[in-house]
Amino acid sequence: MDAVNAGKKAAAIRVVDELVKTDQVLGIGSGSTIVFAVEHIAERVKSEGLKLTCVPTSFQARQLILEHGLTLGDLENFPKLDLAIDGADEVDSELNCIKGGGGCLAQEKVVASCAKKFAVIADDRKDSSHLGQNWHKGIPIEVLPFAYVPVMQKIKTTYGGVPALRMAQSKAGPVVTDNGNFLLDWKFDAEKKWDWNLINTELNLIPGVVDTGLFIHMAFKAYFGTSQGSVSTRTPASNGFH
Ligand SMILES: O=C[C@H](O)[C@H](O)[C@H](O)COP(=O)(O)O
Repeated sequence: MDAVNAGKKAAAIRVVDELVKTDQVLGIGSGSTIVFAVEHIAERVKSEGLKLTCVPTSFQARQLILEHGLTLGDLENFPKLDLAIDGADEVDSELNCIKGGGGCLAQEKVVASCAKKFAVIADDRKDSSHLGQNWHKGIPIEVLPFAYVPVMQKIKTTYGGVPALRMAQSKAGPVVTDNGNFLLDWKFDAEKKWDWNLINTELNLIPGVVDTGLFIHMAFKAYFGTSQGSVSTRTPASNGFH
């Protein structure tokens, strides 16, 4: 296993051991880090007989839950979750996150908002003092397909930077999300001090925006794994490592 995956795995194992308990309804995030968490959840279900219901945040998460023989739930039957676990592309000192690098964000945010606790897991490359320090691909923004040009223009006029339509790698044309929408990646000036709570609210008010990859004041704890397998955790209140 390479160094980055070792960090992801260490963070995933730690969060599952620390926070997952029997009889919980769990939100399962998307991306590469969550794969290690689902593997470990499945191991604990087998070895300890934990009774869990797992609510997915994407097509990928749904497949993961099914492949590992876990119990699949949805928000219609389980609108309140005990815990949601998800990866992130970047986490700042207050645990504000950029998400959506893998094309999933809107369902992730809804599921996280329904959980009593939202925990973030990542390798330690994602740990930043401010957003944009280590993540240079911009803020993902999900938009209705027919509105992508006016939304890009409004973002550029209001905030500057470069918004771009995300193009697919193994398909001609744009990335299409699990919700049938397009994604913009807004590269912003990372030197500037941004009020991300305000920016997130304003972006969400642009007609045609479905949601943004800014997860502001949502996470209660972040777990960062290193290539050596150690894990540091951080809460917004503590603002320091344990
Ligand atoms: O779109 C994808 C999700 O927001 C992921 O949780 C995020 O991109 C982090 O992914 P990974 O665990 O692969 O770094």
